[in-house]
Parts: sequence; C-alpha cells; structure tokens
Amino acid sequence: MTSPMFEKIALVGIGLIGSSLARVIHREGLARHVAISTRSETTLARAKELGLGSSYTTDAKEAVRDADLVIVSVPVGSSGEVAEEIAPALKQGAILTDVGSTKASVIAQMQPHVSAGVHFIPGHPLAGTEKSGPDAGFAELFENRWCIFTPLPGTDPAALEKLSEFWRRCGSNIDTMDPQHHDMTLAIVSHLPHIIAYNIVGTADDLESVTKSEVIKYSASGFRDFTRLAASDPTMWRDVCLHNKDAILEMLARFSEDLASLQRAIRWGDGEKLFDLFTRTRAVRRSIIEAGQDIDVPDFGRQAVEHPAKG
Ligand SMILES: NC(=O)C1=CN([C@@H]2O[C@H](COP(=O)(O)OP(=O)(O)OC[C@H]3O[C@@H](n4cnc5c(N)ncnc54)[C@H](O)[C@@H]3O)[C@@H](O)[C@H]2O)C=CC1
Ligand SMILES: O=C(O)C(=O)Cc1ccc(O)cc1
Repeated sequence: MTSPMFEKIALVGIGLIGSSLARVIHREGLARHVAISTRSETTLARAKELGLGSSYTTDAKEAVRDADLVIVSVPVGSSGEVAEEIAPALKQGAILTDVGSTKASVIAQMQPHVSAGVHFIPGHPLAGTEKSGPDAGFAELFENRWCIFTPLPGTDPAALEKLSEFWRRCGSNIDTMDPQHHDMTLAIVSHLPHIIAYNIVGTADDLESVTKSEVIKYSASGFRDFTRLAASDPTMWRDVCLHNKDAILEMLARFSEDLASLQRAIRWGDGEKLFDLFTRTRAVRRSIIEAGQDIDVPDFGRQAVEHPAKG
C-alpha cells in the first residue's frame, strides 16, 4: 500500500453512504485505521460481519478520538445531535465533514458545536440509490459523480484541498458553492423528483384495489421508474423535506403552476404547446447524455435487502 492519505478516518453512520465510503477507503488504501460508529448494535454488528472497518463502537466519541478525518453520514435531522456528541472528542486540526443532502440546515445544526481548531467542511456527494443500510453500499458509488462542498467563510484552503483530494481518490469530481445555492439547486434536481415520485406512487396506491392490482401488473413502464425513487429511505427523505423546506416549497410552487398550464393545454387540445414542451424536455435529456451524466443507478448492491437493520 502506498502511504495512506490519513492515519485514522472515523465514519459516523454506516448506511448506504458510510459503507460505500468504507469500501472505497479500503480499496484505495486511503487510511491506516477506519473507525466505524453507528447508533444501533444490530447495524454495527452487520458492519463488522461485512468487515467494513478496523474498529467498531456505538460510542461516536470513542470512534472520532485521534481521527484526522471524520465523516458524518446520518440522516440530516440527526446532524446536530451527532455534532454535539462528538465535538468535545475531536482532535485539534481534524477535518470534520458530512454527506447530507441539504446544506444550510446541516451547517446551522453542526457549526455551533465545532471548536475553532477543527476544520468543518460541509459536503454532499451527488451519488446514491434507493437502498439503505450497510449491505447496500458499494465502492464504485462515487465514480464520475459530483461531490459539492459548501465551505464556510475562512475555511483553511489546505484542509479543503486535502478533503477534495480524498473525494477525487474516491472517484468524484469536485465543485463548491454556497449553501443556499446548493439547497435551491438540489431542490429542483433531486428533492422534487423524489417528492413527485412519492406522490404519484401514493396516488396509485390510493386507487381502488382492482386498479391497484393492474398498477402492479402493468408497471413495466413509466410508473416503474417512479417506484424506484419512491422506495427510498423514509427517514432520510422525511428529514430532507423538513430541512430544505423553503427551497422545496419554492420549487413546488413553480412546479404546480407549470402543471396547471400543462393541464390547461390538455383540456383545450393545445397540441402545439404540448409538442413544444416535449421537444424542449427531450433536448434536456440529450444535454445530460452529452455531458456524460446519464449514468443509470448501477446494479452493485442491488441484491441488498430493502429494509436492513436500522440504527
Ligand atoms: N441515500 C442516498 O442516495 C444519499 C444520501 N445522502 C445523505 O447521506 C446521509 C446518509 O444517508 P444513507 O447512508 O443513505 O442513509 P442510511 O439510512 O443507509 O444510513 C444512515 C446511517 O446513520 C445511522 N444513524 C441514524 N441516526 C443516527 C444517529 N443519531 N447517530 C448515529 N448514527 C445514526 C444509521 O444507523 C445508519 O447507519 C443522509 O444525510 C443523506 O441525506 C447523500 C447522497 C445520496
Ligand atoms: O437514487 C437516486 O436516483 C438518487 O437521486 C440518489 C440520491 C439521493 C439523495 C442525494 O442527496 C443524492 C443522490
């Protein structure tokens, strides 16, 4: 092994994202010691069975002690309590980061607990699947995906560069932006699609039972794609909705207006309007493919159980 980037990395939370990090850290030899911590004994025992780390504890303080890099990978609503718990045990000069899908709220929850000698750099890998838990992770998850940092004013450039290099070694491309811009952008490209999927699958589920069986029987079409997103972790997505409320409501308002306009076009037989919209949206898909971002969620970890033990 070439010299590892970090002596000790602590992973707090070992679900889809934490366990994918554990796997890629091991594959790339990025740390000499990987300390794993999570809330529940069951999840921790599973992480141990999978051989994801070097040490295992339900005591997050113990895991982060002497760590050079601490990565918090828990639902965004738990970021504050985790930060409060680990902050007193963090080493001076350590880098503390997270992977949460919302950024302004995570910063507001975590920053007050972090002392001046610790480099807190909020992050978000734009990579995931609908699965959760330690079985669901895979080392290739972050390959060719973006990892966005939302650094706080006064962030040490050397610490930011070290964390960027870590994510590059995990396969990601790096971008930085301010937390509000992140939250607005992610509201439209990630949060709304999930909310729309939860909604359409919920509507179908509310239909009469005879229709329901047809929904399942004939779902090998557009509906199926929505059911994948709508199978995503309820705790994680409840927290995203509650912690990016303003941006999501803003985007939902715009979405509802546009949907009403589409409804009007259908009602009044405005074929030209429908055709124009569908032509414009097809071009968006083409741009995504041209940008090399049309990566389907891979099959790695697909065999993972839908409802693994949760911490
Ligand atoms: N699932 C996805 O596709 C993506 C998720 N994210 C973000 O990553 C974070 C983690 O998500 P996943 O790994 O998918 O979730 P997961 O449900 O697979 O894992 C969450 C982990 O956090 C632990 N946990 C929960 N509350 C805790 C607490 N209070 N203290 C300590 N551990 C606790 C659980 O035991 C579990 O190990 C979330 O903030 C999510 O927004 C970011 C990118 C993609
Ligand atoms: O499963 C999918 O298609 C996703 O979109 C995964 C995902 C979920 C949440 C994130 O913050 C980033 C990526």
